[in-house]
Amino acid sequence: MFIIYFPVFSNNRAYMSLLPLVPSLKPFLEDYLPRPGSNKPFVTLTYAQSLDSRIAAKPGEQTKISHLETKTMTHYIRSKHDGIMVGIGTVLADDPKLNCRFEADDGHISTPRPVILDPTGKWVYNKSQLRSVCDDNKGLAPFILIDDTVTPSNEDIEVIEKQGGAFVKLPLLSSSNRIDNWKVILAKLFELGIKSIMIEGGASIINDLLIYNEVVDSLIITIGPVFLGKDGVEVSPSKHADLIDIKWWQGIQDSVLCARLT
Ligand SMILES: NC(=O)C1=CN([C@@H]2O[C@H](COP(=O)(O)OP(=O)(O)OC[C@H]3O[C@@H](n4cnc5c(N)ncnc54)[C@H](O)[C@@H]3O)[C@@H](O)[C@H]2O)C=CC1
Ligand SMILES: Nc1nc(O)c(N)c(N[C@@H]2O[C@H](COP(=O)(O)O)[C@@H](O)[C@H]2O)n1
Repeated sequence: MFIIYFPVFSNNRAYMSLLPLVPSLKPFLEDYLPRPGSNKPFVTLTYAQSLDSRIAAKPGEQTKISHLETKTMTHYIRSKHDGIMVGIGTVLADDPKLNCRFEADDGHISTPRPVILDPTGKWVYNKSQLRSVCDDNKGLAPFILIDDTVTPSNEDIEVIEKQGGAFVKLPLLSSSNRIDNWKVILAKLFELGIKSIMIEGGASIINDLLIYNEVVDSLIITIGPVFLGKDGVEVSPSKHADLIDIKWWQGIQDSVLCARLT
């Protein structure tokens, strides 16, 4: 069978349509998706890794690990969250779109708010793909979390505020331990109306959160059948982490693990 993908061009940027969601994924994921009723955002930690626990082939390099059917799953998961977070290392490596391209049965697309953790203010938003995505009305403008001491450029402040995003100042560089920042970050996001957040990475954030079970409510890992080798960006927490409520799904190429941290 041949499947043809129709790119939709807007301002010379392509938005590829996704494969349909494999029906068995909805019931498989159901218990691991956000539930209302807490006083902190529901946190889903989700990423794609190789068999040797790498999430990119080299530092600073974007690497496709997910098959197209698990890519659709990722967009389905995005549609179930108010926010989607990545660290500045990921933004600089991937220049991501961080929108949702999954259409619900009624044609509605529910797009999460991108949240970028950039304590030292390294990102030049104006030149990013995300800025173009927002200009094209294909996604929401980001909340960029910066340290209290950082002053963004006037150009970036102007564009972001016009698009409906914001720079959010927090005491991120004064704590002695990065893990301590998570409570501050999540409390602020909750106050900003983000009741559920999907954290996609990168490695430094994943490695911290895998041993921080108070923060993470669900873990959804796509495993692609590839070895990315020793030069790859490794996911491996600094200490032993046990999982409970474990479920596996197997697709054409990838396997998906859903679990919770103990
Ligand atoms: N395969 C996948 O699913 C994914 C792969 N990636 C890959 O991961 C790589 C990037 O990973 P990393 O370099 O580790 O960068 P990262 O995206 O984890 O960002 C790290 C930076 O975020 C900030 N940060 C992290 N935790 C913080 C905290 N608690 N408080 C304050 N600031 C904090 C710091 O500035 C830190 O240097 C890229 O190659 C990217 O392609 C990223 C996301 C998903
Ligand atoms: N699910 C998944 N599979 C892969 O193979 C990946 N490389 C990633 N990376 C994450 O997706 C972001 C790119 O998203 P856009 O398509 O540009 O919206 C990237 O920044 C990583 O967080 N994810």
